[in-house]
This record gives sequence, structure tokens and C-alpha cells, in this order.
Amino acid sequence: MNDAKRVIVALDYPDQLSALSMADQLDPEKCRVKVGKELFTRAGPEVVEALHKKGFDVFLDLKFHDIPNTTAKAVRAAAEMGVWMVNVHASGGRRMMEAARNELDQVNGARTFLIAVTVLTSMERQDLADIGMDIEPLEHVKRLALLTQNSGLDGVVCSAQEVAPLRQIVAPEFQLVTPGIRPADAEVGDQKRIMTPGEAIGAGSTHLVIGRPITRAALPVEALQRIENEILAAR
Ligand SMILES: O=c1ccn([C@@H]2O[C@H](COP(=O)(O)O)[C@@H](O)[C@H]2O)c(=O)[nH]1
Repeated sequence: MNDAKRVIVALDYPDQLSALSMADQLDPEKCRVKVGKELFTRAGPEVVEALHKKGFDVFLDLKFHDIPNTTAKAVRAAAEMGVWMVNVHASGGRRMMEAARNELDQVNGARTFLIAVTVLTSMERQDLADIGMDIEPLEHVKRLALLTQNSGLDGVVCSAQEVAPLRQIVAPEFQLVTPGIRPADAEVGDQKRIMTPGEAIGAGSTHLVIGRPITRAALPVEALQRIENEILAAR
């Protein structure tokens, strides 16, 4: 694991210009970037291509959740763009995830990581109850992580709070990608299941997805540097 690239900066911007101007302040040798629903819906594949030209590994975070055929073809389209990582929702089920895995394996030369979202880090027990699930987030995350692994995917998105228990039940190479990262002095916002960068690395997160604590900081580069220092100290 290249420790210098543990951080994935979420480029949650409403236009390509803002996203690329943030990217220009980052070093592709030190971090990766994430393109999510807002930016991709506004700017499309062009922004992914522009980030690739700048040398960044791109996590295309579109969280596909549809019938198996539609999801598989969307994953293929992402892989054909050459993204480093793409994701689906694990709650789409085994057949959906297997179809996505099989389709991805047919893309020549692509080595795109395919992972699945378990329970969104913005959700807590009450949110699961609201959608008819009487279960602790951790229990549901464990169940979905095992289903994801058994469906042949490379890892999951989960909270860093779940990393230590998940490490007990998944393979060592299974990736645990964790958003909901908040430095001690950062605003929590809409996230619920959070951890600091140091705690997340200490727990065994493979990659930390961090957006607003960097992109909305008065000095984003300095904010990222503080996070990198915290990560180094926690190793
Ligand atoms: O469970 C999830 C899955 C994805 N995300 C995404 O990560 C970033 C987090 O941004 P912050 O500004 O650091 O909160 C954002 O793009 C989400 O779409 C997540 O937060 N939780």
C-alpha cells in the first residue's frame, strides 16, 4: 500500500472549472480524487478525462443501484473510461454484483477496482428503522460486506467505525474505503458514523474519502497536509 495515496479527495463541485482548479492544488503522487454524482451529472466523462490528463487516479462514485444488466453495463462504461475505482450499492443484491463483476472482467486491459456501498455513513440506526430495517448499522454492514466479498468484488464503502470488526471477517486484501472522515476540529455536517483520519488509519481503513474538510477549508492544501501528518503519526 502506497501510504502517500491513502486519501481520496471528494471533488464535490457544481462545475468542471471549480473541480479542476481544486485538483490543480493537489499532487497526484500524494492523493487520489473522487468524482461523484453532482460533478458527473454536470460535467460528464469530460471531467474524468481532464483529471486523468493531470495524472490523477479517479474513483467514479456513482453508486450504481439498478437491475443486473443495467448496472453491469454502467460499470463497463466506467471501466472503459479507465477509472481507478467504481462502485455499486451492495443492497442491489448478489445477482446485480455478480453481473457487474463479470462485465468488468470482460473489459480488455482494465484493472478498475469494483467496490460496493454498505450502509451510507450519513445513516444511523433510526434511519435504518425508517426504511423498515430493525438492525444496528454495524450488523447490516457486516452482512453486506460478506455478500459483496462472496459476489467477487474488491471491497466495500463503510464507516471507519466498522473497519476493525470487518477486518475480523473479510480477507486481508479486501478494501475498506471509508468516507465520514472528520478531523477533530472539523464540522460534522450530514455525516453520522464518523472517525478522525488518525483513528481511521489506526483501525485499518484502506482509503479515506475526504471532501468538505479539505475542499471547504480556507486553505485546502494546508488542511490536506495536516490530515497527511495525522495519518503518518497514526501508522
Ligand atoms: O457512505 C458514504 C458513501 C459515499 N460518501 C461520499 O463521500 C464523500 C464525503 O464527503 P465529505 O464532504 O467529507 O462528507 C461525499 O462525496 C459522499 O458522497 C459518503 O459520504 N458516505
